[in-house]
Amino acid sequence: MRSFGGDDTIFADMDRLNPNTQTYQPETLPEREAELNDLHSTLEPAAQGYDPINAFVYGPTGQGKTVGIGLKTTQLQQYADKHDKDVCVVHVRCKGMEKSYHVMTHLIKALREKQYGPGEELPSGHPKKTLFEMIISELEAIGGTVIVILDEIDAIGNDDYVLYELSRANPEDVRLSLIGITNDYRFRDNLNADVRSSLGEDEIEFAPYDANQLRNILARRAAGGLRDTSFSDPDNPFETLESDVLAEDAIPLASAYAAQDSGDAREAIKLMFRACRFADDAGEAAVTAEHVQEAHEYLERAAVERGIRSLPMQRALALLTVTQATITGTKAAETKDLHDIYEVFCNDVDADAISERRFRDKLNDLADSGILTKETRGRGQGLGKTNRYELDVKIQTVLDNLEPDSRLGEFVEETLRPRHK
Ligand SMILES: Nc1ncnc2c1ncn2[C@@H]1O[C@H](COP(=O)(O)OP(=O)(O)OP(=O)(O)O)[C@@H](O)[C@H]1O
Repeated sequence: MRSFGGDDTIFADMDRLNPNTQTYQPETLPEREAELNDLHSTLEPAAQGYDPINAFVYGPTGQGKTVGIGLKTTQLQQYADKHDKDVCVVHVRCKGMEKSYHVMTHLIKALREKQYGPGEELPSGHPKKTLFEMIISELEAIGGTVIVILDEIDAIGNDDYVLYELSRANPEDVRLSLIGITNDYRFRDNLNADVRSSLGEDEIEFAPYDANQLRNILARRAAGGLRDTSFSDPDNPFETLESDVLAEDAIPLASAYAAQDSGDAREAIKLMFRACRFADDAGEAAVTAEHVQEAHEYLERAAVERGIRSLPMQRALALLTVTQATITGTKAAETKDLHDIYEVFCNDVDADAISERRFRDKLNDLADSGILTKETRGRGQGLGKTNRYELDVKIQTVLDNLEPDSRLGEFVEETLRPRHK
C-alpha cells in the first residue's frame, strides 16, 4: 500500500494546478490585459469618489471573468482603504439560483456579512418587495460607494425583478454600482430594455483563449505547481519553461485540446492536472503527452457519463432505441425504425410518445452531445434524405449510467441488459 506524504511526488503545490480550488488565485492575468484595463476604467470613478459605473461582463465559461474582476476589485479595495475612501465590494455567486428571490436573499446575507462578519443566516419567509427594502436598508447602513457583483447572473433566466429594481434603486447616501457577469449572451439580449441599458453602461467581453494563450497559462500554473519547473521570461512563460518533470510536448497537447473545445482555461488546467495526477499515481518521473492523452480520454468519458446520467426522459428513451438497435445488430438505424422501437418502449414504461419529428430532434441533441453519431444519406433519386444514428459510446456505458432506481433504470435492467451479452 502506498503511504501518504511520500517525497517521490512530481508536485510542488497541487493547488496551483487545481482549477477549482479557491486557495490559489493567479496574481496576474497577462492574457487579459485589455479586459483588465476596461475594468479599470469602469471602476476608476468609484475609486475617485464619483458616481460609479454599471457594467456587464460577458464571455464563455473559464475565461478568467471571475478571477479578473476579483483582481481588479481587490486592487480597488486596497486603494480605497489606503486613501480612506468608503468603498465596499460585495460578490454574490448566483449559480444554481433560479429566481431573483434567491439572489436577493444571498445579497442581503452578503451585505450583512460585510458589516458583521461571516455566519449571517439567509433571510426566509419574506415577500419579494420586503426583501428588496431589506437590501436598500443594508446598502444604506453600509453607505459610501457599494459595488455589487452578481456573478453568473444568467441563472435567474427571465425572472429579472432583482436587476430591474436594483438598476432603478436610489438608496440614500449610497453610490451604487452593479456589475453583472454572464456566460450566456442571450441573457443580456432578452433583458428588459431599461435594465439592459442601465446595466450595460459599460460592456466588457472576454473572448475565448487561443492555444498560444493557453500554453502560457499552463506554463505559469505548472511553474508553481510542479517540482523543478520554472520559466525565465514572464512575457514568454511557455517558450522559456524548463522542467525536469514535464515533457516538452505535454503542455502543447493539453492546450490544443482545450483550444479546439472552447478555449476554456478551466478545462485546460483540469486536463493538465489530471495528466499530472496520472503520472504521479503511476510513480513516473515525468508528465508526457501520453498522460495528457489518457487524461483527455478519461475526462471525455466522464463528461459523457455525466451527460447520460442527467438525460431527461424523452432523450433517454431516444438513446435506448439506438442502444436496442445496436444490441440486435442493426448498424446505423434510420429515424423511422428507431421511432417504431420508441413507441413500443413508451408503452412499456408508460410514457407519452412524441411525434417522429420531435423524436428526431432528441436524437440530434444526443448527436450534438457526442453520445450518438449521425449520418445523413440520400434515399435515392427524388426520395429525399434520411438520418441514421449509431452509438458513439459503448453499450455498457449507456446501460450502466441510467439511474438504476428510476422507471427507465428498471426497464433497462429487465429488458435491455439481459439481451446484451
Ligand atoms: N489568464 C489566466 N491565467 C491563469 N489562470 C487562469 C487564467 N484565466 C482563467 N484562469 C483560471 O481558470 C479557472 C476559471 O477562471 P474563472 O472562474 O475566472 O472563469 P470565468 O470566465 O469566470 O468562468 P465561469 O463563467 O465558468 O464562471 C480558474 O481556476 C482561474 O484561476
